[in-house]
Amino acid sequence: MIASTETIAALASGGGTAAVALIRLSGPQAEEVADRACHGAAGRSEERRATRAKVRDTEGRVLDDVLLTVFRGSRSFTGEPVVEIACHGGRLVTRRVLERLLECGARSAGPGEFTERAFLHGKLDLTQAEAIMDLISAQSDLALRAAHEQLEGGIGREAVRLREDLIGVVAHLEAWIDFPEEDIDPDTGDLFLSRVAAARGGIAKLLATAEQGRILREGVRTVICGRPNAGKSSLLNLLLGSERAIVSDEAGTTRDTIEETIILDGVPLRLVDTAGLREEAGGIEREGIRRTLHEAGRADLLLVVRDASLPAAESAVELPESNRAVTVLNKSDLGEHGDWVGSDGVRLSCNTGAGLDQLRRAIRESLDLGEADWGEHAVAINTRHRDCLRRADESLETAEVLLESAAAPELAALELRGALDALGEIVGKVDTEDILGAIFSQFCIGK
Ligand SMILES: Nc1nc2c(c(=O)[nH]1)N(C=O)[C@@H](CNc1ccc(C(=O)N[C@@H](CCC(=O)O)C(=O)O)cc1)CN2
Ligand SMILES: Nc1nc2c(ncn2[C@@H]2O[C@H](COP(=O)(O)OP(=O)(O)OP(=O)(O)O)[C@@H](O)[C@H]2O)c(=O)[nH]1
Repeated sequence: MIASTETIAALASGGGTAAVALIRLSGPQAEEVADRACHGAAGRSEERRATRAKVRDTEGRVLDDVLLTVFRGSRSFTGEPVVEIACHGGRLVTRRVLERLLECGARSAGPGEFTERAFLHGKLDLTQAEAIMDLISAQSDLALRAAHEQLEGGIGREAVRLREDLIGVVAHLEAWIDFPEEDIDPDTGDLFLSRVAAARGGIAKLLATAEQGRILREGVRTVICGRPNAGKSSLLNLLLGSERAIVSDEAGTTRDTIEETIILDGVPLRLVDTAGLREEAGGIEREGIRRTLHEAGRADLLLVVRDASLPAAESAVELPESNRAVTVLNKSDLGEHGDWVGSDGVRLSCNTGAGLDQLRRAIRESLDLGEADWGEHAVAINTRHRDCLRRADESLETAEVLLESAAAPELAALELRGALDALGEIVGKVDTEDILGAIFSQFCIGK
């Protein structure tokens, strides 16, 4: 456990104008700082109970009428003294109150610093800290559920369990190395191997959720393509109109294409709008096509729109192979051209909306994300967990080879230790200075 020396302050609620805003102070002097700003109101207030107070400037003039909540000792979100100030939510008022707290001895918190302190004080493991971030940026109910499962410790517990099993194996193996007169009998050798194999099985299970995790966090990258006039924009609008996402802008990610997110049966689809590309007619159309193909090549899902009122040859599209694609036979309200009779594809009319349910089902089926796949436990790892697990698995694979040959048990033990470190990194059990920086810098200030 690491005790922090500085007291940090930041706005915990959103930056816009609101009825109430929450400012948090955390650190050893949280109560002192609040007392200076509120003429002793924090010290007088009962623990964890909202208390009315006035924040005053240096001359004693009232800056705001607030509610204070004091968390003493380590019984707080960060695991250190915390004072929360619920002030009026105007931009200027919150700024003045925060400035006053800085004058009274706090310093501005960096991104994710409150959560980082919660981690450093043992209130959360790293996967739980990451889950808070996922929770805040979740765009679908499924993503929210996965974040909650992770916050409750799902992934962390599994990583710790795997690690503890392996600690047992390493301890046993190293004891044997230290006392070589006691031979590893074949049974013990087999036991080592079976326990390593079991750990690899557990790792494989977690690794299998990486794709789901990516989709939950980033959405299914979906590209709508087709000949000019086939109805691509109409399809985009139809999907957006019926399923507009709650959050369509994500802070901190730069994109070169316009993207909109829709939630389809709980799964976020990031629709990559190639509208900009279509503008480039004439001479530079080739460039537009090249870029569309590039987008299509990176897609998780292609929605290929064809005008089914025309002969098939007039709506042919050249596309990269091996993509998950759903063909949309659009303009079904105009009647289907004979070429399409009996062919696969979802009959849709963007004008009337007929066929939208079938399209939704077809998309879901093509993604292979049926209800069962998400399971009871929506646990899904992120890319950092995936990298740690892959490293752990590589070490275990090498350890297996070494154990099988029984030639160099020391080397096998070394590999097992490598796997322990990689698993420990997931929850933050091993030295993680640079990992912390990478994780918490992605947080917003005040979290
Ligand atoms: N006002 C307020 N609301 C909030 C937060 C907050 O920090 N402040 N949270 C911040 O993200 C979330 C809630 N998370 C929290 C987690 C732990 C503790 C806490 O006081 N833990 C103590 C006591 C445990 C208990 O009483 O159950 C502890 O762990 O010792 C508080 C909030 C969402 N809502
Ligand atoms: N009858 C009918 N017309 C449609 C349907 N969907 C789109 N259209 C019409 O087809 C024309 C082209 O639609 P868009 O959505 O702009 O097609 P697009 O593929 O985005 O076209 P480009 O921007 O040229 O690439 C418009 O006049 C639409 O109103 C449909 O289901 N039925």
